[in-house]
Amino acid sequence: MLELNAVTHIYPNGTRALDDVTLSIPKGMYGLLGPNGAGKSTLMRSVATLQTPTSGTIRFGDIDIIANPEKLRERLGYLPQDFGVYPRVSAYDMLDHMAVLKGIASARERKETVETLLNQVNLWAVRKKAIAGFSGGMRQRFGIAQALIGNPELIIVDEPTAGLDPEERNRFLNLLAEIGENVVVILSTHIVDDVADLCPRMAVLAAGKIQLEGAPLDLIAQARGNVWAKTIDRAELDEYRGRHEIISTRLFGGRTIIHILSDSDPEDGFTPTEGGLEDVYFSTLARTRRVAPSLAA
Ligand SMILES: Nc1ncnc2c1ncn2[C@@H]1O[C@H](COP(=O)(O)OP(=O)(O)OP(=O)(O)O)[C@@H](O)[C@H]1O
Repeated sequence: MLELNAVTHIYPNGTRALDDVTLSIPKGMYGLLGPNGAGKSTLMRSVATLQTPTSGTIRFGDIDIIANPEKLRERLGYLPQDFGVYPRVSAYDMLDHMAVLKGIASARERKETVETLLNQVNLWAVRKKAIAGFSGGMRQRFGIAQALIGNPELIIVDEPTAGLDPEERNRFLNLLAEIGENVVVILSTHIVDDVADLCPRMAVLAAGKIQLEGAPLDLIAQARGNVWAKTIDRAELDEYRGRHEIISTRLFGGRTIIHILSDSDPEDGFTPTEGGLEDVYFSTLARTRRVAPSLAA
C-alpha cells in the first residue's frame, strides 16, 4: 500500500502543483487521470523520490520515503514521461548495464534477468538493435523492461501511451496488465480509455487536487441517471453550449452526439444515456473549472 498524506508541492516560481493530496493506493493497477498541467508528473516524481514535496508525507508499506528515499529506490520501477536518451547501444547491452546499476552483480543472474525481460516485452528479436532506431512503441516496451529490473514492488508509469498507434497501445496495455496483482502499479495518464481498460481503482487529479477517487465501475454507477444525450448538427453546437453544460461531444456518422449532466430531464429533446468513464471524467473537470478556471484547462 502506498499512502500519501497532505502532500503539497510549490515550485520556486510559486506554482502550487500539488495541493493537499491524500491518497491510499492498494496493490494492483491504479489509474491517475488528469489533464495536462494537473500535477501528475509532479506527483509521480515525488513518489519516485526524484523531488521532495514542500510538505506532507509519503509512505510505502513501512518505508517513510521522504526520510529514506534510498530504501524506496530498491523497490521502485519507474518509466518517466520523457525517457530522454535513446542511445546507440543495443537493447540487450543497455538493459544489462541498467541491471548493473540496479545492483545485480552476478553475470549469470543478469543474463537471466535481461533475457526474461526482453522476451516478456517482446523485444527479443530486436535485442541486438540500437534503441535509437526503435519506434515509439518499442521504446516504451523497452522502458517497461528497464522498470521491471529487480522485481520492483512499486511501479510508476507516467503517460506511457501518449503518441502510440492503437496497435502499439494495445500491446503496451496488455503488457502492463500482465505485470501482476501483487505489486502497486500507478498509471498516470490523460487518456480515459487507458484507465477504463486496465484499472480497478483510480483518482482524478486536476488543479493539483484529488477531485474524485474510487472504482471506475462505482463512479460510473453514481453518474447513472444524470447523463443525457442528443444527436445534433455541428452547426448547432454553440447554441447548445449556451443552454447546457456539455460534458462531451463525439462525432458519429458525420453528426455530433453531445452529453450533458442533469439531475432531471433537461427537456430539450435529450434522452437518458448510460454514461461512461469519460462522462464521469469530463463532468469532474467541468466542476473543477468552475472553481479554478485558470488551472483546470
Ligand atoms: N519545474 C517547474 N517549475 C515551475 N512550475 C512547474 C515545474 N514543473 C511543473 N510545473 C508546473 O506545475 C504544474 C503541474 O505540472 P506537472 O508537469 O506535474 O503536470 P502534469 O499533470 O504532469 O501535466 P503534463 O502532462 O503536461 O506533464 C503545471 O502548472 C506546470 O506548469
